[in-house]
Amino acid sequence: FYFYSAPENFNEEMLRGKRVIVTGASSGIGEQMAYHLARMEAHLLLTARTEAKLQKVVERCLELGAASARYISGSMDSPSLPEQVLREAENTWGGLDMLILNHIGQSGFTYFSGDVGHVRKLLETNFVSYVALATAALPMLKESEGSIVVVSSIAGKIAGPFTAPYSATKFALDGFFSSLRQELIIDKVNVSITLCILGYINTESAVRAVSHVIPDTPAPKEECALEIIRAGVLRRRELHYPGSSVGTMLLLHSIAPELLDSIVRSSYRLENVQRT
Ligand SMILES: NC(=O)C1=CN([C@@H]2O[C@H](COP(=O)(O)OP(=O)(O)OC[C@H]3O[C@@H](n4cnc5c(N)ncnc54)[C@H](OP(=O)(O)O)[C@@H]3O)[C@@H](O)[C@H]2O)C=CC1
Ligand SMILES: C[C@H](CCC(=O)O)[C@H]1CC[C@H]2[C@@H]3C(=O)C[C@@H]4C[C@H](O)CC[C@]4(C)[C@H]3CC[C@]12C
Repeated sequence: FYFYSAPENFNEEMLRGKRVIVTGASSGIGEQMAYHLARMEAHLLLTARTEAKLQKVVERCLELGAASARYISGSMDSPSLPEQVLREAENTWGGLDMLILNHIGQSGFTYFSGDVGHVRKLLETNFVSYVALATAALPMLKESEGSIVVVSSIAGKIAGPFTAPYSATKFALDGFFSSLRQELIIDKVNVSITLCILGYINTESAVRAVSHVIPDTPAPKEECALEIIRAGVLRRRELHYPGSSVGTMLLLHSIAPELLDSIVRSSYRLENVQRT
């Protein structure tokens, strides 16, 4: 317990000069994490597919005070990209303090269409690439006693309708990284793994995908991004954000799962769900 006890208080100076990789940093929560980390004067390596967007995010990070900022563009369904990203970190920084795994491939909010190819590809992007990135990063993280932060979803703990392939990829992350965390502890390797269980957040892509079906007000991406960084730095096992809605759903799921399922179904505007 003593060996793994985390610092209690978060202080933005804890990130000054730290070497951080953020995936999926061209938009949404990943972009906001990059801006927070830049203000905190971290060194940043950002990834996503769209080079033009990454260039703009890197420029903004430098304006905000990042110790350094660079990017690598490419799709995480390519098996060579994870190694390439970690090689870049090793060559430019000679080490790594924090790996934030955040990217996701495109998936709709609709009935499962039967497209097994889509499930396979999404597993590659949302799950296998996370495993490959963490595997390539572990030697450097062991050296620095660093942190892996895995951005997941309430859909990776409780399966609601219209997210079958996406939800499967997020459940897989919990299985893999929660098992790996146990192994690191058994081996007395001081690398923390933080699994972030997020509810509905107001990123453009999420609002576009679900606002016609889910009437709830999404939580702010800026605050969400800061909470993810804080949980990683404090070496928390899990983050639940927003705490009230995610906490309530997890509690209800553990005591009355069928009741929760029926509440979820009845809260959706089912008539607006398009079949593909
Ligand atoms: N927003 C929400 O309501 C919730 C979000 N989450 C989680 O938060 C994280 C961020 O979500 P959010 O910010 O909403 O997502 P966004 O869609 O805003 O961002 C996704 C990022 O991933 C990148 N990306 C997309 N496809 C690929 C690919 N094939 N290879 C590499 N990068 C790719 C995108 O950039 P580009 O297109 O340039 O590649 C972008 O930078 C995800 O892990 C998501 O599961 C969890 C629960 C709720
Ligand atoms: C509605 C869900 C939770 C209940 C609530 O009202 O709080 C949302 C919680 C997680 C969301 C999904 C998610 O994890 C991100 C996906 C991102 C994609 O770009 C499309 C949308 C999501 C499937 C999103 C949909 C709403 C939630 C299931």
